[in-house]
Amino acid sequence: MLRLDHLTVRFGDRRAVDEVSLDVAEHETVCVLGPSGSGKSTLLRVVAGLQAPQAGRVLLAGADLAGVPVHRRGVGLMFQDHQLFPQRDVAGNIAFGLRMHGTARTEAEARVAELLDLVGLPGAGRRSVATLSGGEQQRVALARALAPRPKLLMLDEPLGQLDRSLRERLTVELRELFGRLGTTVLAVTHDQGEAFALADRVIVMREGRIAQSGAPIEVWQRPADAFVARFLGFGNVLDAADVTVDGRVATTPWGEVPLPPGSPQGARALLVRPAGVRLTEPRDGLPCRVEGRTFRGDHVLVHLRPDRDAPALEAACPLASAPEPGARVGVRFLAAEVTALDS
Ligand SMILES: Nc1ncnc2c1ncn2[C@@H]1O[C@H](COP(=O)(O)OP(=O)(O)OP(=O)(O)O)[C@@H](O)[C@H]1O
Repeated sequence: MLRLDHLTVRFGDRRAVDEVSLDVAEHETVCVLGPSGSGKSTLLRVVAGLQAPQAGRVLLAGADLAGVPVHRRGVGLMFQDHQLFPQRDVAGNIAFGLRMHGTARTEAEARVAELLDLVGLPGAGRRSVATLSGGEQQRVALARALAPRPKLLMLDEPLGQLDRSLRERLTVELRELFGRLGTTVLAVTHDQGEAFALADRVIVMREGRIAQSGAPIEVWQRPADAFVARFLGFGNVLDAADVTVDGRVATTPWGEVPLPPGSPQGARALLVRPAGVRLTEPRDGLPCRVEGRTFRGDHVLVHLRPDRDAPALEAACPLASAPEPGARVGVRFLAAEVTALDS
């Protein structure tokens, strides 16, 4: 449905988007993730027609969009900076795009009613948008974006300003809705939870390039490199320069770390999930001191400082048995929770 072909956007000397190629299939939901400044919004703005690329092409359903203005692209936008019109009521906001496309009034009214049902606000057409809650406003913005039946729906931090529990609920609703409508979606978010819950595929960007593209579970289980692993929030990550894998053992600053069979060999970045850091007696394994603890609901993340000159470690411990700060422990690693990264 959407094809980006070697897209480049420069601001002065800086490449905000650097030769990005990406295909989004019909009915697919793709979420673009990445740190601040990695080029996510710029990528979306190019597809929307709000920003012209210096090089490369955007194709939607096979048609090159070069020179096609925003409102003729067949894309629906739900952007943070595309707020609702406060002087129009809910129905007026949703019908806005339909009017621009010359839809007749009665047809537009029927479509507005249909969309209000769809986003869970039946009968709210005459309400002033100023009287809506944040979550209700997001639903109206979504209905407005969907109204002209866009080929592609684009979301930029769609739920960014909402509180956590509402965001989680709306994420589930959106996924269900997109599945039901068969919408093709390209979304940008800095919230990993949102991306992983919403997407069929996630794209992690770094400095204008795609660092990894894959199904959420794939990216989660097998980050492409140390950058992606750290971006996902993993703490126990070593760069390839500090690791040598030989057979089922990695030689690391933490000592020898066991690996699952079939691991890639040689100099490899290494990820040890917190569940793979087992605490034992101080004389057993790598000696460490407990520096602190973070409560994570069903477990405690224990922060460890090795006695030897090696990076800090994080261990996931049951609530009942997490050691106190200052305690001395030994660390052993579980091969099943250790991953040698491919690149
Ligand atoms: N209009 C502009 N003029 C100059 N530089 C820009 C402009 N828009 C973006 N940039 C720069 O391009 C780079 C990518 O910006 P972009 O907004 O796409 O990143 P982002 O990943 O969406 O970040 P965030 O998560 O903070 O929104 C940044 O270095 C930014 O400063």
